[in-house]
Amino acid sequence: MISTDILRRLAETIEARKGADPASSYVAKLLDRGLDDILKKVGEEAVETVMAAKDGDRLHLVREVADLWFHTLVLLASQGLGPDDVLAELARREGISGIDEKNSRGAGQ
Ligand SMILES: N=c1c2ncn([C@@H]3O[C@H](COP(=O)(O)OP(=O)(O)OP(=O)(O)O)[C@@H](O)[C@H]3O)c2ncn1[C@@H]1O[C@H](COP(=O)(O)O)[C@@H](O)[C@H]1O
Repeated sequence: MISTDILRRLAETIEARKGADPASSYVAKLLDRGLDDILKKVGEEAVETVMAAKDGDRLHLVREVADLWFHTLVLLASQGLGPDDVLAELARREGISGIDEKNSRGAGQ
């Protein structure tokens, strides 16, 4: 089974691209272009993910989600964050599942 190690390894590769020659690496090029271009790619990949799901093409969907995850890892790195921050948030929610929903329902009332 493939573990979350792949996310960490990929995040390390992305981190190592900071300051690298943009001509030598896609990640370095994207980081060099800046936040707006990274956000544009995340938006594009999110839309392509939705379209693949609507088409019912499961392989295409997996590939688009991989593109989306990859570009969100670049976004996180650009903000000084990484997959462990998101995994920790998901783990935190595991412990409060159901509670948040009740709280948020109550919050506006
Ligand atoms: N996982 C990926 C990955 N997924 C997608 N892409 C690239 O993301 C780009 C955008 O994909 P699109 O399908 O949107 O293609 P496009 O519309 O032609 O792209 P644009 O030029 O418009 O941005 C393509 O150039 C893909 O090659 C990736 N590029 C790199 N990685 C990983 O990042 C590592 C470091 O990559 P480099 O920085 O290039 O060494 C690699 O070893 C891989 O593990």
